[in-house]
Amino acid sequence: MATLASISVPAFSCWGLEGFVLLGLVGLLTIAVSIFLLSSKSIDSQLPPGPTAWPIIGNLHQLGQQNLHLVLWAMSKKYGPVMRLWMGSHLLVVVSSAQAAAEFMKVQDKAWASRPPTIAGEIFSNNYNDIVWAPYGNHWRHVRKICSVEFFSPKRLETFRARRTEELSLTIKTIFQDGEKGEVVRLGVKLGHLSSNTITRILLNKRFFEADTAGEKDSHIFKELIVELFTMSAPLLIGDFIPWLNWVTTVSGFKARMNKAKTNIDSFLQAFLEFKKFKLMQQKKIQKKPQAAGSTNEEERHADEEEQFDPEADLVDALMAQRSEDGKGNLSEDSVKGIIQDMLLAGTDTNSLTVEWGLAELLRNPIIMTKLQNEIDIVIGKDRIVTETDLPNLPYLEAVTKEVLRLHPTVPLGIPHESMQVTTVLGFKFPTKTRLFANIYAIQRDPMVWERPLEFDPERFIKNPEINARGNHLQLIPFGAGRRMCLGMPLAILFVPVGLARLVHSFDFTLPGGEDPLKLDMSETLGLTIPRTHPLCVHPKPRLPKHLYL
Ligand code: HEM
Repeated sequence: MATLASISVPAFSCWGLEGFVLLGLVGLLTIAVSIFLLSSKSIDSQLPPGPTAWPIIGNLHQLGQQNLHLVLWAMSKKYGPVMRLWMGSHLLVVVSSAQAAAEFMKVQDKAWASRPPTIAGEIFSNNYNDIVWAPYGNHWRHVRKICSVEFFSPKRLETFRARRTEELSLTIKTIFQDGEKGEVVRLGVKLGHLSSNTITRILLNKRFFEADTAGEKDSHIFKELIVELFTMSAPLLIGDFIPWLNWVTTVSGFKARMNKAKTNIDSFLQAFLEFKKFKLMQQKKIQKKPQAAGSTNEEERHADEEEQFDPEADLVDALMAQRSEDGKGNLSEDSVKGIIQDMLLAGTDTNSLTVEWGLAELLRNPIIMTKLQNEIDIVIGKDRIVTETDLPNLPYLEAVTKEVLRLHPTVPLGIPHESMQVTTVLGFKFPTKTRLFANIYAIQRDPMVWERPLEFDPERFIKNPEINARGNHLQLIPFGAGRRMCLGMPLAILFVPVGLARLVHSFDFTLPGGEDPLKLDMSETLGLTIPRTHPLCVHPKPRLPKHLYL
């Protein structure tokens, strides 16, 4: 199966032929009006500079079929680190320097902490009942706090550590076994499965993406649902920018497909919640009326078996036990399902692609690879595996991880923010509902801040160990910064370094066909995140005693 990352999602794929034909017509019909509208838009001298906007479509035609972060980066070199664009009828500000990002995401963070409504967001978030798409407000604050405590607090992360280690060990084992057979290991696919399983083991206490669960019926269905969810929630739709062209999304059949994908995943998750509710009910019964020794009550025995089958709690259990934000009842099932979807969408490819890019960089930089392997060999030795608790003792690994996150931020434009009031930033005045993109990719490659910015050089973080990726230093914000910063960061900063460390401690890698690693293709393709154009394939050579793999 393809990894989720390999789903190709051009910036405006959903427009399709009909969208472009339509735009062409609109363009022709309105060309006369354009001069008038152009002047009316450009008179707003309080906005930052930006390319000339066309009527109706604004600058949409300039964004093309390339990766949006690259197009916007190129534009910012001409128009500056605070740039204005018109996305149809919506004003967008793009920030491309650390200094400007600090003003928007730190100093005036609260004013910019909402999300713009989108067609995909509305459909897939159960009407904004989730975290990622939810506008700033009570609901978002409430569910974000619940997840911070129940999912990402140090205590919870520790609770689920054994599951993470188990999943990673399983992946290392399958790499070892494939290697023993002399097979090429499709590492990108394996890491994608690892990341998905890590999340679903925490969310639902269930693994869906491993080879050994492929026979399970629901595993297969769930995989397909998730792939569809990724495909459908990615594209930018014309109706998101030109509201009166919303019907194009309907006529093209895309909206129907989105609704179908939503209904399917919703039914799957609902069935899961029903199962959980049944279990909870049974547990309550047992607590109320302890079973007498030797009882033959079928119902109680069944519940007992369920309890033994699934002894560990998961995030869904925790979510179902939470109160709603008004305290009047339980958290709604729509919210629980919305949160599960968020975690799957936001927390799978982001993690796995970062490890895949990291390993590719290490392969292209053998001196850095050797230095990292040496550090791990000295600190850990060769008679045990690396664990999360070793991380504080591996400073070079930390520097490598930061450098991977700098050069390969897998959410390169973050997730769009929206202003909730009129704001003045760096002397520019923005109306309410201005959209904001922080071009993380551009900021982290800014030559004004980073020496030799395109070079993979972890030493920069050995020299400046105080620079971290936790939103404190705006030149390094792979997880964003401020109130809407990535909620899953505490998990990602465990998953990425431990994943990298286990791989390079366990194996030396060569490339299929004797390909020279120095010439490894590092091109990026279009996606929800930034996948590699050519997912990484390797031949692994074990470095540790056999029993550590099995
Ligand atoms: C290397 C891995 C990851 C990267 C680079 C990353 C990056 C990001 C970025 C840039 C944002 C947008 C921040 C903003 O709007 O300013 C974000 C938001 C988010 N991320 Fe991550 N992320 C990663 C892993 C994860 C994981 C593992 C999870 C969960 C399991 C997760 C859950 C979320 C959620 C829920 C949000 C939305 C937060 C909100 O709107 O309040 N992320 N992430």
